[in-house]
Amino acid sequence: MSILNKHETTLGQKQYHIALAPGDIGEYVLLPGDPARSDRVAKYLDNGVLMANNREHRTFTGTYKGIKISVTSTGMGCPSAAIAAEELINIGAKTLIRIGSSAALDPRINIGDLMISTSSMKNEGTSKFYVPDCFPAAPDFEFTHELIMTAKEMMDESEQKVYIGVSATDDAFYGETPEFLESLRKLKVMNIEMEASALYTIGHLRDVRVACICGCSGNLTNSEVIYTKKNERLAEAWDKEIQVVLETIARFEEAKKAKK
Ligand SMILES: O=P(O)(O)O[C@H]1O[C@H](CO)[C@@H](O)[C@H]1O
Ligand SMILES: O=c1cc[nH]c(=O)[nH]1
Repeated sequence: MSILNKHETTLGQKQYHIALAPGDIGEYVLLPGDPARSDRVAKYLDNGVLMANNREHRTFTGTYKGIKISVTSTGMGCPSAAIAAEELINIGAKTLIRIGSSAALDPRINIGDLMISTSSMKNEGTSKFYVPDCFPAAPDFEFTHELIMTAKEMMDESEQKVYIGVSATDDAFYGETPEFLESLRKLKVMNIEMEASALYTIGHLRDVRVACICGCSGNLTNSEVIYTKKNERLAEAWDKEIQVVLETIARFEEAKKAKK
């Protein structure tokens, strides 16, 4: 009997789910949940080329200010986000930035505002395969710091505001009862989404930077949600978060070069 070691078998190969091989992506990869948001990112890249489109994972690679950057959609929830992260790291990704949408639990936050996560509650099952329940899920400090500074500067004159705080990563969008949401609000959780904590966990274990910025899709404390029509303010937030992340990458690279 020879039990398979998945990591040893897949490292550096063409990957099973994302359908990408080494060389297909840049070291920086933006991670939206929705495959359609990959196309939105591609519009901001120079020479963005569709590299693969398999299951929920749609990938473009291009450049921004001369830096090779990719975008791969994760699909919804931690299981598929974890697969995308593991496979991207297998072929050379070094910094993964989730560009999401998320519901706010802080009453001050409005649809279209941006929320940057400083850590995330692991209300999900995927991280349990990797770390004990008491292990923290936190993004890369240095990249997140640059992300916060860049977002604040770029959004200074904007109607949309930038908020920074603890997020929660949940497994069940419709399992979030009013009682459960109230328990999170009491803990001063800023926002809820469905992928960040597993991405932070994998990033930590595989020595890869992970960060997360989300546009506010609705506020669950005052029932200001838009489920039945196009959410224009959320779409504006996606454009803003993409621009902020690309500029953060450019500044982060500059800072790295200056240190050398
Ligand atoms: O818009 P995305 O990035 O998918 O993010 C949020 O939207 C989905 C739920 O509606 C979940 O994936 C959640 O994390
Ligand atoms: O985006 C999200 C994720 C979880 N729950 C929500 O209400 N919205």
